[in-house]
Amino acid sequence: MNTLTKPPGSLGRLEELAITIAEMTSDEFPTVTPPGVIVFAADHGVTTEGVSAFPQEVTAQMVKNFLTGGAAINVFSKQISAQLKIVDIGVATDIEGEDLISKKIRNGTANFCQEDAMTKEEAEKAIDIGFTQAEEFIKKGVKCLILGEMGIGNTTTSSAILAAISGKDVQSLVGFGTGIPKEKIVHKQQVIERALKARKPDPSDPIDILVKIGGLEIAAMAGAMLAAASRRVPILVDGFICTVAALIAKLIDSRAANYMIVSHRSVEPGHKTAVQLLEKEPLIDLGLRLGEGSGAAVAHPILQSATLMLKEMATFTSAGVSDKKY
Ligand SMILES: Cc1cc2ncn([C@H]3O[C@H](COP(=O)(O)O)[C@@H](O)[C@H]3O)c2cc1C
Ligand SMILES: O=C(O)c1cccnc1
Repeated sequence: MNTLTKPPGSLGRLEELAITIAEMTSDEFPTVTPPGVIVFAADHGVTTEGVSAFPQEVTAQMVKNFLTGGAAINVFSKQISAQLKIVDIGVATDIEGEDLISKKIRNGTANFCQEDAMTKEEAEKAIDIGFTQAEEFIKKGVKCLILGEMGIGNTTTSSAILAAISGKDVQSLVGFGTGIPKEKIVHKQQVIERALKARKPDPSDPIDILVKIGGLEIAAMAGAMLAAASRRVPILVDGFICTVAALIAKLIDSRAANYMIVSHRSVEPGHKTAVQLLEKEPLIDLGLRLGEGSGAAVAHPILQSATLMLKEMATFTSAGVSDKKY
């Protein structure tokens, strides 16, 4: 790093990032291209409690939008020349599409205020499907994995999981999600508190958390992250929901966190706690609160800058530039 034609340290966090990616990949001159994006879609039984600004049908409608190329993640994936896979892991209604990977485990989770969200077999199956999807991508040559999600109600699920893991007050973690009105925030908070009281997930047991208060897409994202980590492929973590999935992956195997970079700071208030638990610092803050993997895709060129700098910049010796300081 210090032989390159720049004052040492002058490329700031890009220098750290380049070294981190070299360590992750065990490659002195790593590459993060081509990136691969997998969006897992699933529904959440807890939406019947009125916790989202949008109806459950939007999950399936957005899946169709992903398949026809009109969503934010389509645009940003194209921008960074990423391969994009859309996986139905548990959407409530049946969807068809030539490019859709149908891996539906069940038609959405159960309402975890009333019963467990899913069975242990379903949670493990979701993790396994995520793992396999990521492995297939990596075998095809993907050098940086971006995970995205679509699931109306999943900021409630993610806040519940985060409250269970962190032990923090639900109030400090709950946000507006898709944009619920201010007066509904307390209701969302109470729904989560009620669920935690009724389900009592074991904060040290990631499978128990998923079974009791989880989401199928969150389990699948965690599984995909474990696959990338096991293959030493850097994971570019998206916003709030993805970071909560990253915490589940870390609880399953703490080494997975060594392969994660948090792309951006989400507007969701709980994201700060999630990022702290992951012991990371987001690269950028653009006031994003979308999900789908969109923030990670936007941040990918920063990783590319870091790795290209390492690979392509001249050294003081090769360029005949003096490295002597006064
Ligand atoms: C049109 C639309 C596109 C989206 N893309 C991602 N999300 C995001 O919003 C949802 C979570 O927010 P909540 O918990 O408030 O429902 C998830 O589907 C997430 O991916 C979307 C939401 C909408 C409405
Ligand atoms: O940061 C996110 O992932 C997020 C925030 C709000 C709604 N959907 C996703």
